[in-house]
Amino acid sequence: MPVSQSELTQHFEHVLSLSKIDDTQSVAVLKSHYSNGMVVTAAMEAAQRLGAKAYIVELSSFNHRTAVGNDLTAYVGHTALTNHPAAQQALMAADLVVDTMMLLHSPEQEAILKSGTRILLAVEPPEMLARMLPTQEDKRRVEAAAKIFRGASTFSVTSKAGTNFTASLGQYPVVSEYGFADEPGRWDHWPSGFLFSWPNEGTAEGTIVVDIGDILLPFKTYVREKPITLEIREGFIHRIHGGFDAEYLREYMAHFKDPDVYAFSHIGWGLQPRAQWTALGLHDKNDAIGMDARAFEGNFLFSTGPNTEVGGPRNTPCHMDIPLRHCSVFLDGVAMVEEGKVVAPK
Ligand SMILES: O=c1ccc(O)c[nH]1
Ligand SMILES: [Fe+2]
Repeated sequence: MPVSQSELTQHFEHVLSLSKIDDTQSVAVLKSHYSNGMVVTAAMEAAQRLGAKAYIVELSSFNHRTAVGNDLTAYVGHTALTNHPAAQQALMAADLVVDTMMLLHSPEQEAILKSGTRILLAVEPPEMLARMLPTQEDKRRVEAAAKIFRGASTFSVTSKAGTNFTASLGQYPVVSEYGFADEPGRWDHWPSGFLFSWPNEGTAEGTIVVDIGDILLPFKTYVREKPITLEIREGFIHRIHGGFDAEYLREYMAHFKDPDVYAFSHIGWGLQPRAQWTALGLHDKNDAIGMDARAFEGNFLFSTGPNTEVGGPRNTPCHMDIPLRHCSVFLDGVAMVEEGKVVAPK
């Protein structure tokens, strides 16, 4: 269902005011030729309506020959901002950057955040932005869960399909995503509504079964034929087996010829009630990066590859986000999610 420019601008005004934009602030809209023009216009108009000093930083696009497909999360870390100090300065000068081109998982994003500049990623289409408009209640729920997560030392996941996974926590921070960037140096993503951390190096262990109906991003496919079984030891995936989907995943990851692609990236769970597991099946592959799948309430989301987002050593470009249904997620043995239903915190 198409969203009009004026409705989208109103939504941006809501999200930028949640992000504490007012007449004391400057807003840089980062774009490239593939950015959604309606989103860029809405961000600029809304920032000015709130009295902020708004400007656009346009970068040429960046394509690496190893990248396969168009999804913005498939090949991460190296962007048009890499080795571009002048543009980075222009962005660090702003109080808030609205990123419509995807800097996520890049060292440059970390440098901009460290300067105190806030970043709000917004690359989904207008109807997804509208459907998952963030609220202060989203922030309360996600932060309440993050508080428990920050105090936990073990993360474990089980499922009837056969998942039995554990990891130690504490080496890396917990990242919450609630859809607006309201604190100095904060990165957030609209739409979102989930939280995650990274396993301590070398501690991810066990088996993960990607069952029928679970989702593979950036492929934007639902596993349909046979479950995929991942065998994990000392923080890395050592075996991927099952049917066609397993073969496809093996082939795709092998293409990068980089052992770090088998490492674990972020692990966490979804808390967005307005995100739908079904949404991905109703969009073409290039419509969106698929935030419904990452954020739907009660998912267990794990990912592979980079940990640059938290200053880790792995800058591998291959990033898989794999949200599972019907899992139970425990922190220090206390259930946060039971078979796909969020049970804590209240
Ligand atoms: O919001 C996001 C999107 C992609 C990702 O890998 C993490 N968080
Ligand atoms: Fe991810």
